[in-house]
Amino acid sequence: MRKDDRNLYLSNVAVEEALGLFFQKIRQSNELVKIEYIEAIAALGRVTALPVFARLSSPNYNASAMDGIAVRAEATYGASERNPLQLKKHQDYITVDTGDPIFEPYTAVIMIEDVVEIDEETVEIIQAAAPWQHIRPIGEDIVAKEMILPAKHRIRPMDIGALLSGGITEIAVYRKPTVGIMPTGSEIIEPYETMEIGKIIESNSRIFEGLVIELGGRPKRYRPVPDDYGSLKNQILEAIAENDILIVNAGSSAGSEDYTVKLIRELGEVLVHGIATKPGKPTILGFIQGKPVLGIPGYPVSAYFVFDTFAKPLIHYYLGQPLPVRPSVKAVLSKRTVSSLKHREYIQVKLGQVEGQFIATPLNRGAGVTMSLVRADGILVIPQNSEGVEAGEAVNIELLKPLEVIERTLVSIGSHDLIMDLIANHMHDREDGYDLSSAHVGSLGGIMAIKRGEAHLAPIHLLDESTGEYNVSFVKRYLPGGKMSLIKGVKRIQGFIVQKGNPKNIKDFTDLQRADIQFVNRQRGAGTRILTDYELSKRNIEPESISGYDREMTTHMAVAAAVASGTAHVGVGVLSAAQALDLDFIPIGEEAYDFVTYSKYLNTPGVRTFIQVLQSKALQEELAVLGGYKFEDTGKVIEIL
Ligand SMILES: Nc1nc2c(c(=O)[nH]1)N[C@H]1C(S)=C(S)[C@@H](COP(=O)(O)OP(=O)(O)OC[C@H]3O[C@@H](n4cnc5c(N)ncnc54)[C@H](O)[C@@H]3O)O[C@H]1N2
Ligand code: MOO
Repeated sequence: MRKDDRNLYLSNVAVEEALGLFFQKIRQSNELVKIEYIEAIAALGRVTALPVFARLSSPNYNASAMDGIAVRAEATYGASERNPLQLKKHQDYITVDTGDPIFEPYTAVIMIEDVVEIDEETVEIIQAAAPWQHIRPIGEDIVAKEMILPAKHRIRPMDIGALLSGGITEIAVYRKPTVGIMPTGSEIIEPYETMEIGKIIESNSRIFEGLVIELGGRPKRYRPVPDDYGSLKNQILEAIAENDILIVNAGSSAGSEDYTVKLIRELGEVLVHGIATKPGKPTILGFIQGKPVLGIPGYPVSAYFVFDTFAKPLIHYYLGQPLPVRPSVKAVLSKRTVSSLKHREYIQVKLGQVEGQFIATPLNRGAGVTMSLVRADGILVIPQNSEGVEAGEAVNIELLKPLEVIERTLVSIGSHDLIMDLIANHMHDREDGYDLSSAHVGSLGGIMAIKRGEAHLAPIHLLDESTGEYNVSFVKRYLPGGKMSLIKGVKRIQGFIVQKGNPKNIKDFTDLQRADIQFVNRQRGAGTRILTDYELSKRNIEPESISGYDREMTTHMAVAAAVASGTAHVGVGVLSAAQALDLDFIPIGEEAYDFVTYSKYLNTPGVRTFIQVLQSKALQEELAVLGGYKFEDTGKVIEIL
């Protein structure tokens, strides 16, 4: 391949500038935004293009507001308890029900409860009626010609009620823009196709479809198009004819088969290729046949943020809607987060409320990590001219979830175990559902988070090498002052995670020194790392003698994944992680996986729920199926003095 076959030179246009250029061109066209007439009864969620004025008044006649009798008000004057007044049917009154029309000469309604029936033709009252009492006058609700809804109003259920009451059956709304969604890439397969190495299950277009529907547009998804110039060109031409907006997903970057930018240029014009944002740098903004075309990068997280930044305002524009501002909260950042001066960065965060303060913990920043989109509570935007944010700094977090959900979240930061996912599920499943957010930073990292007030509890498994005892001495040392408690968790079996059948015949720590063995380690501060280092030092094994000792993973599953993928032969971890990836496991010992918390939190609903779930039979049965766990004093609380 020649170098100039690639689109090597991406620009670095600031987000505002790119939006400005894009929308300037959009606004120049009068033909993009279209109006249509639809039935009022089918207008939910649509946006009015013109103000709507009532055709009829409501009520359309003077109507009785109560069941009772209609009278001439002046004929009742003087009635009192001491001086009851008798009225004659058809002469002084008629019987009416709620909603009945009230005609001349009647000018008031008396409720049936306030009327004493003397005989079939006669009633008695003991209070005069005020003129127009209990009568809903014409137009009490809506007066004909009155405006029911202004233009650019998104129609809610009650709006439909008012439209119909005002005699409106048809209204002008903005036509839903159709958004063509074209996944591309020869490696992309549909979900039901057979998975092979090198294939990727198509998912971005389904995220886009959902987002377009949520925003009020109409998605039209195309089957994945292979990286073939001719096929892509034909599909783009077909899609541009069929849609108002076109999204071409992936192939936006500088790869040898990234044709999107060439094609948009050939068929129309490219305004911007390369935006100063991360993720999302290789974004393309262009036009074909006067219609906007977005080239959105393939990585799912990039895809989401580029959609949010450019496609969302575009759809709002077609619907005559201003861009809604996401609600936000002030929070304290729990981890130092660096960013480049070259771009604006979107960082997904978990939020938790600890003692009234929101704490934001950044999630994995990988552009391919879809699960961060699932887990995120909010977004931290680091502007282009900033080098990042220090731990402990106040930040503004745009919310992705309702505040009530975040307030009912127990924040756990510390060591990782699958048990945390199971507990989270049970906590969520309860009628008084609570969320459990767990960040995995290792046991010592968890203790530090508790110390800084960023978490409610920290799962730890720390071996005291001098006593052989777990956890208690670490809490005493790092969190002194007698304010802490340890909630006993489970005993778990640690071991070597090795490939199926243990082809390298690994039996003991001394095997890790062999030249043919590639090891994968856990990060410093992780309980498993302390255990590993303890076992190595007991045998006088130098870390330098182990190939891969410096390769650090932050979870058991990541260690297992490294072994499963063949990039390592062995790592230390728990049985469940080995089993999850169908690997073999050689036990090396048992450890105590407990939870440290401030004693004052023991009676908060979140921690109480946590302990109840921990002690539940359902959880213990699930763990028994997984294997590798023992229950001893599970859920018992030990005050650390
Ligand atoms: N030399 C350079 N390489 C890359 C650059 C760069 O500037 N110079 N940019 C990187 C960045 S940043 C991104 S983002 C990606 C964007 O790549 P493309 O838009 O060309 O997308 P692909 O390479 O085709 O795909 C990337 C990746 O995305 C996943 N993917 C793609 N389509 C789908 C889909 N429909 N559903 C789910 N997942 C999808 C898939 O994992 C692909 O592997 O380029 C970097 N490279
Ligand atoms: O800009 Mo790419 O979008 O991060 O991974």
